Amino acid sequence: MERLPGGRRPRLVSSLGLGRRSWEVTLDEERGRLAWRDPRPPRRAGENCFVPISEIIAVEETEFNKKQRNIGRWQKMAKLHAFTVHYVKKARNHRWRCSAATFWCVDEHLCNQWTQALKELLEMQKSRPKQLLVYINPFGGKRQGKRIYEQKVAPLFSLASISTDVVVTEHANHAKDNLFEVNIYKYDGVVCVGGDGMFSEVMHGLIGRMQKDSGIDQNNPKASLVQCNIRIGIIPAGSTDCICYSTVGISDPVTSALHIIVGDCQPLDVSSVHHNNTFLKYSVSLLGYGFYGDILKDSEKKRWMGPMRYDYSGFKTFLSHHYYEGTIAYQPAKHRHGSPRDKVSCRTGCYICKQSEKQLAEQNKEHGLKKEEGEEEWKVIKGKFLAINAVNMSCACPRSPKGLSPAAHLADGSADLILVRKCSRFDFLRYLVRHTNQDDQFDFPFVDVYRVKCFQFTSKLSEDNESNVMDVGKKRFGQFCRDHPACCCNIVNSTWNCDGETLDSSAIEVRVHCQLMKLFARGIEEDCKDEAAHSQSSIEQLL
Ligand SMILES: CCCCCCCCCCCCC/C=C/[C@@H](O)[C@H](CO)NC(=O)CCCCCCCCCCCCCCC
Ligand SMILES: Nc1ncnc2c1ncn2[C@@H]1O[C@H](COP(=O)(O)OP(=O)(O)OP(=O)(O)O)[C@@H](O)[C@H]1O
Ligand SMILES: [Ca+2]
Repeated sequence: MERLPGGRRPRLVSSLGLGRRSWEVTLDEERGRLAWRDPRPPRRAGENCFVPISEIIAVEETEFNKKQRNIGRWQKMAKLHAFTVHYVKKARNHRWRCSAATFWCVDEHLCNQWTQALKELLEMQKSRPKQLLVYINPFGGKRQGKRIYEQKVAPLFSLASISTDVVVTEHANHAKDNLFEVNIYKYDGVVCVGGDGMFSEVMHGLIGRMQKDSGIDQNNPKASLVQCNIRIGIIPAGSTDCICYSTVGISDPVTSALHIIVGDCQPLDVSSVHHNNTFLKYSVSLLGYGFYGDILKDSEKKRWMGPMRYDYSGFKTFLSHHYYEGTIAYQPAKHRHGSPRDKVSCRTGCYICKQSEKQLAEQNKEHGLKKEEGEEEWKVIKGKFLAINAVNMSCACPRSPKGLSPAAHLADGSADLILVRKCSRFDFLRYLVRHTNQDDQFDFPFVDVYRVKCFQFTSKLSEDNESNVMDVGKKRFGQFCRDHPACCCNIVNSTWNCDGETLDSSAIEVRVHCQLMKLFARGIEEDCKDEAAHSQSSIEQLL
C-alpha cells in the first residue's frame, strides 16, 4: 500500500490481469475510485478506465479456473487467484446496469489484500442500506410486481448483502396500515414495488407514523410536520410511474434497485391537502382538478384494462371537454426559487434545491420563528378552467418525458400551479401535444403558470352552496348549465386527482412542505455521458 505525503489517504497500485492482458490497477481512496490503465506505450495502449467506489456494488473472491475464459499461458503456468468487482455501468437514457470485472494474479496474498481493501471501502459507504422493508403490490400496472422483484431486484440485493423483509400486499392500504405497526426504526429504508399509488401508500404510512410518534396533529393544516429520514425506494411496476421517472430519469426496475444499493438520497417536497381543518392526503406528483381528475375517475372503473385505461379515459375526457368554474387563491414562492418558465431543469445536485435545504436547516435552527407565509399576500384568480394542475415535481413519465412542468424542482419547497382556462378543443389538443415535444406548453394565452408555496381552491358550486344562492332547479337538475345547455359548462364538480387517487372534497387547502421525505434516488443526471460511464463502456470491449 502506497502512503501519500501530507496525511492523504493511501493508494493500492498493482499489476493485475484483466481479460488476457496485464493492467496497472489503482485503488485511489483520495479520488474515491478504482482505476486501471494499460501500461503499454500510449500508441499501443487501450483506454484508461475507472469506477467510482461509491458505484461499486460488491466485491467477491472468484474461483478463477472454473468460471473464467482461457487467458492463455498464465493459466497453465500457475494457479491463479482472482476477485470480481461488480459495479454500476451507466447506459443511455439514465439506465443503469450491473457489470463485472474479474482481476487476477498469481500471488494469493496480493489478491486477498485487494479484496480486503475494496471490502473495507465498501463498508465505509455509510449511506448504503443494510436492511430494507419491501412491499410488493402484485396487482399494480401489468400485474408483474412480484415477478419483477423476484427476478430482477432480489438477486441484486442479495449480491449487495442487503437483507430484506418482504410483504406481498393482500389488499389496498395493507402497506400503509402495516407501517403503523412494525418497528420501522430498525430499517434503513422502505421499498415499494408498484406504481405511484403504491408509493403514495408507503409515503402516507411513513409520514403518518412519524407524525404520530412525534405527537403532531395531521389535521392541523398549519402544523410543522416532522421530516421522515427513512428513505423510500421505488421499484417501478405501475401504470404511470411518474415519481420514479421524474426522480431517476427512467422507469426501470434494475436502475432503481442499483440506486437503492448505492444508497442515493434525494429529498422530496410533499404537499399536504386539507378540507375544513381535516387532513385528506399528501401529494408529491400531481394534484389535478378538471382534466386529470376526470380521467382518473373514469379510469378507476376500467382497472382491468391495465395501463391502457388512462389512454382510453384520456381520449373520452378530451372529447367531453368539460370545464369547471372556481376560485384559486395562492401565495407565490420567492423569486430565488426560479420560475416555471426557466429553461433549465432540476438535475442531480440542483443549486436551487441545495439553497432550499440550507434555508430549511436555518429555519429549523431558529425554531419558533414566525413563519414567512403569514406575512405574504394572497393572489386570487376566478375563472373557468379545463384543468387546474399543481405539481411538486416535473411529473415526467414515459407518456410525457419532459412532464407537466419541465422546470419544476424536486426539493425547492414550492409547487407549480398550472391553470388551463376554457379554450377550444383544438387549442387544448395543441396544449396537450406540447407535453410530448420540445415546444413550450406554457406559451398559450389560455395557460398560466405560477410557482407557489400554498394555495386554496373552491369550486363555483361549493361557493354557491355556501352562500346559499343555489336555486331548487339547479339542485334537482344540476347536471348541466341551464342557461347554456350546449356549452359544456359543468355545474357538477370535477374530482381532484391526488397522485392517482381521488379526493372526496373539491374545496381544498394545499401547503408544500419542503423536503419532508427522502428517496433512494439522486435526481436526473445531466444528459452527457460522463467520463466514468464512457470509460466503463470500453471495459466491455476488453473482456
Ligand atoms: C395527443 C396526445 C397527447 C398526450 C398528452 C399526454 C400528457 C400526459 C401527461 C401525463 C402526466 C402524468 C402526471 C402524473 C400523474 C400521476 O400522479 C397519476 C398516478 O400515477 N397518474 C395519472 O393520473 C394518470 C394520468 C394519465 C394521463 C393520460 C393522458 C392521456 C391523454 C390523451 C388525450 C388524447 C387526445 C387525443 C385527441 C385526438
Ligand atoms: N394487494 C392489493 N390488492 C388491491 N389493491 C392493492 C393491493 N396492494 C396495493 N393496492 C392498491 O393498488 C393501487 C394502485 O397500485 P399501483 O400504484 O401499484 O398501480 P397503478 O395504479 O397501476 O400504477 P400508477 O399509480 O403508476 O398509475 C394503490 O393505490 C394501492 O393502494
Ligand atoms: Ca418542488
